[in-house]
Amino acid sequence: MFNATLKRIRVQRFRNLRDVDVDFRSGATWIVGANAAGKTALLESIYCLSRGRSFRGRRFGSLIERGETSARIEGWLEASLGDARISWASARGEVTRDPAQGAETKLPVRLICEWTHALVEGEPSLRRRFIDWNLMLWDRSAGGLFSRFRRVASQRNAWLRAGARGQAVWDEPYAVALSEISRLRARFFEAFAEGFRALNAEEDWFREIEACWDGVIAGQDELVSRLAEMRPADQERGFTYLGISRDDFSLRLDGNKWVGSRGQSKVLGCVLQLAAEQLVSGENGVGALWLVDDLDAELSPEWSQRVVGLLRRNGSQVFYTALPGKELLASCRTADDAVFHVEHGDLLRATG
Ligand SMILES: Nc1ncnc2c1ncn2[C@@H]1O[C@H](COP(=O)(O)OP(=O)(O)OP(=O)(O)O)[C@@H](O)[C@H]1O
Repeated sequence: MFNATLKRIRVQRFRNLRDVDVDFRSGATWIVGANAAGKTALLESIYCLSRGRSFRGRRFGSLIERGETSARIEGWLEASLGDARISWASARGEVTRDPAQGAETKLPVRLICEWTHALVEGEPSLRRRFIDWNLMLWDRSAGGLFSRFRRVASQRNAWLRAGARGQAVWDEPYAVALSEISRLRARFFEAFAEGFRALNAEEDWFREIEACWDGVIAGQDELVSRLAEMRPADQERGFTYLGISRDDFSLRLDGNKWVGSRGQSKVLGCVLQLAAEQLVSGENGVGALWLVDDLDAELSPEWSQRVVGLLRRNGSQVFYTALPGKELLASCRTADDAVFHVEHGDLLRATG
């Protein structure tokens, strides 16, 4: 398996990072700085480079440095098919990426942050997004299937809004795509849950907790007749109610939904990410780069150490943020790790 590596990044006019140009190496890198120094902004820039968008919502304001009109990020990678350069730029509300597609597969990134616990205790839509994102890396045909579903859905919805006259020609392709997506998700989840079980058993943290699929798999014929039944109501609302947003999964203990503390949910969220990574990278041969923001925010030093230990075992490139003088750095950093200090948006490699 090949671990994607970001060898160099140049970040310009992105949040408080005016002009950062640094070389990185594989393994662990610690980004250390006081509050508001720009640690998360650096992680965010790496995430943008891969995914094209930030992991922080709109309430965090513009990614472009205040007073400026454009931002740019360039990354030089060691990718599975050789060295590559990818870039992201934002100007006048437009985002451009080079290559236009494929950055996410050249440099897949995984994030552990203050919202990781929400993967366990948050809305179903978060878990669906997690499953679908991993599914698309696991099975390259999945992207095409989702596009086909969206195309057919918009055609069926347009037909509903136009009065649903004539033959219901979209019902069958809609049912076929919907059923294929549910099946593919369930198939992915089966392999994923197996990996999750193995990881939990090995670590002995939450040995008894199981990941269970709460999705609905309906056959095409059944879906076609349900679409016909629901057609008058669909016509009234102007869209098809039966969609791909019904699937979910839950963590169960002795058959009941597991409810834990915020810290336990965060650790389990990390284990879910690790299980997905093992499955996906085992299939496509590319290991992700990890961004770990503020790991110890809800975790005791022991639990932080265990998460860091699991990430080290993967051999991936990992960027951790840490406040100076906190236990996380003292207890988890090793002599081989690289350390950068961030101050007012400037990055400096620590010596020694
Ligand atoms: N568009 C922007 N232009 C300029 N500065 C910005 C912009 N957006 C955010 N900032 C500022 O960038 C600074 C760095 O924020 P960041 O979240 O990266 O800090 P941090 O080092 O992760 O801090 P903490 O340890 O408190 O989480 C903050 O002062 C923030 O107000």
